[in-house]
Amino acid sequence: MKILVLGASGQLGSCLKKAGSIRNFDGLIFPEEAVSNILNTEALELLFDLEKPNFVINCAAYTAVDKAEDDVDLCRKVNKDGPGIIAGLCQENGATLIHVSTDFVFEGNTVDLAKETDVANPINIYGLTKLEGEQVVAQQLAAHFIIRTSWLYSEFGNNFVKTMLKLGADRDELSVIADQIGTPTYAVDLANAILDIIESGKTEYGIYHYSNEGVTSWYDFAKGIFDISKTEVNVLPIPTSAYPTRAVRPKFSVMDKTKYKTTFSITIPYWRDSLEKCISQLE
Ligand SMILES: NC(=O)C1=CN([C@@H]2O[C@H](COP(=O)(O)OP(=O)(O)OC[C@H]3O[C@@H](n4cnc5c(N)ncnc54)[C@H](OP(=O)(O)O)[C@@H]3O)[C@@H](O)[C@H]2O)C=CC1
Ligand SMILES: Cc1cn([C@H]2C[C@H](O)[C@@H](COP(=O)(O)OP(=O)(O)O[C@H]3O[C@@H](C)C(=O)[C@@H](O)[C@H]3O)O2)c(=O)[nH]c1=O
Repeated sequence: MKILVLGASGQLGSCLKKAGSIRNFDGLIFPEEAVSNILNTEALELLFDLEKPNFVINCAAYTAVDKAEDDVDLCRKVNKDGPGIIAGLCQENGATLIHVSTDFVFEGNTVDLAKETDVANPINIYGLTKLEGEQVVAQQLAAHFIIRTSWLYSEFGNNFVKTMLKLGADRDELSVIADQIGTPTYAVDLANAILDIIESGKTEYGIYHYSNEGVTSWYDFAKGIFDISKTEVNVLPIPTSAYPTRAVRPKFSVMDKTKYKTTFSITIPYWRDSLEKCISQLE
């Protein structure tokens, strides 16, 4: 079994390396960036010819949500055109694609848990281009798993947990949005969930939602981070209107994970338990 990981140097790619090595998972391939630009068709063709993967995990993405609003062309290339190229090569080479997407495909204006079958209606460029990427993958390749996840963090790369710990080390007080609700996901848990899909051998292709268990706000998440790391910071809950950002974010983007849990018979860790694990890795 050969599993080619694209976007290997990012947060999720790093977590796949970690999870794969802890589990002694056979066949994972993490190519150098120079030979795995997902916008370079010839380079990817060479990589597919060389490695002949059975599975491809696409972790490559344009993830700077605010910057995307002013960098639409590049964001769309990476989040839509790149996945299209990868899906086409998987189709030609008989590989299954595991493509990662986001809760930000949802508008988030209701408090119902979002199901895989719900209509997506993104409200920012990042979410829109990620949805376009999902659609291109589904159109070109039957053998695909699209995993929508949310609020990823880990000991690797840039994320909300590391930002809070950095800010908390310098400041006595921080204001954090309390009226955007979602679920954090430890990227190591997601990496394991992806490996579990591969290991299961199941072929019920399509979209799956995966985050940690539970529901929280960015404010409560920040409180949890400081509580667990025993950092003394006064966290003030603020409304979205008090923290203007270039991109609009969904108010409520909690996803229903029933399909993942029943298809793969796997239990998912509660967000705070996983946060403790991550913070223990950072200390
Ligand atoms: N981070 C989050 O909170 C969430 C992420 N997701 C999704 O999860 C997936 C993984 O995200 P995460 O690991 O956090 O993101 P990162 O931004 O940490 O990693 C993305 C990686 O993609 C690479 N990349 C960008 N453009 C290209 C390209 N043309 N060719 C090859 N690689 C490229 C980046 O390289 P470089 O840094 O050099 O540009 C980076 O290493 C993405 O699909 C994202 O949309 C979903 C929900 C939440
Ligand atoms: C730093 C900071 C952020 N915030 C708010 C802004 C925002 O609403 C929220 C999170 O901010 P961030 O910029 O870290 O996170 P953001 O980039 O919005 O996170 C999103 O990234 C993409 C890639 C996804 O796919 C989403 O699931 C989600 O994880 O916290 C505060 O309220 N106070 C602060 O001091």
